Amino acid sequence: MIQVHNLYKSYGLGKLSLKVLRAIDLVVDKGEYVAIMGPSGSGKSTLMNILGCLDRPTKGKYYLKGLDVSKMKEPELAQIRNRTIGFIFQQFQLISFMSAKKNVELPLIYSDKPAKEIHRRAISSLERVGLANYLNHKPFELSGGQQQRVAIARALVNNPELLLADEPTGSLDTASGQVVLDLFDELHREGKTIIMITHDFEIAKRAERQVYIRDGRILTKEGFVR
Ligand SMILES: Nc1ncnc2c1ncn2[C@@H]1O[C@H](COP(=O)(O)OP(=O)(O)OP(=O)(O)O)[C@@H](O)[C@H]1O
Repeated sequence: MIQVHNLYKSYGLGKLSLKVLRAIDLVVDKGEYVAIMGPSGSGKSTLMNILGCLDRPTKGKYYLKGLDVSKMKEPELAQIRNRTIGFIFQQFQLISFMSAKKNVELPLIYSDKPAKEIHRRAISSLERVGLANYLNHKPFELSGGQQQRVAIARALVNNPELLLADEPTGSLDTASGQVVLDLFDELHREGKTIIMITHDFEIAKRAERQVYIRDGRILTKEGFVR
């Protein structure tokens, strides 16, 4: 599903350049559930943004489903983000004045699907996360855990193969976090590829594999890759 080879990301800060990711090699197979761990500032979100085609590497290769992402132009990247990837963020990123159903419909509004089909998919996605009775609730009428489940329903509405979650339980109490993690387990069993950022070891253990990043490099049992 994902092949990253010798990837670098730097940010220009005046005359200086800050190397945030260095010599990253990462392969994630279809259907894998991977946790990306590391201290604050180690480059986890930067890597996630690149994997999610929201940002580009400075150097190196990134193949998503065998396609060379670095060669793609913005419209193509937007299509991949919309169809292949579902995003889940720590702060849910829901539109506050829209109902749960309208929020979940958002990824479909530029599709050529008829309105009826869009409604049907949004409802089915909200049912999938256990929120069939909350279709018309606005985010402020929902608990944090329910809001995150709306965000997961939105991420699932296009049936993406890959789910990218950045600290998905970071804003939740333990019980609501467990509901979200149970949902990830189910989605993993259903064959979704999941990559989740967390700095919590207990949460990372829920994934099949843990990848550690420190100072922009992947840490292996043998030490840094290079
Ligand atoms: N747009 C940017 N311009 C300059 N520096 C940036 C930019 N984005 C991130 N950085 C820097 O890159 C480094 C890695 O940031 P990143 O957000 O990827 O870390 P992280 O591991 O996700 O941290 P956290 O766990 O705190 O979210 C940090 O030093 C950060 O200040």
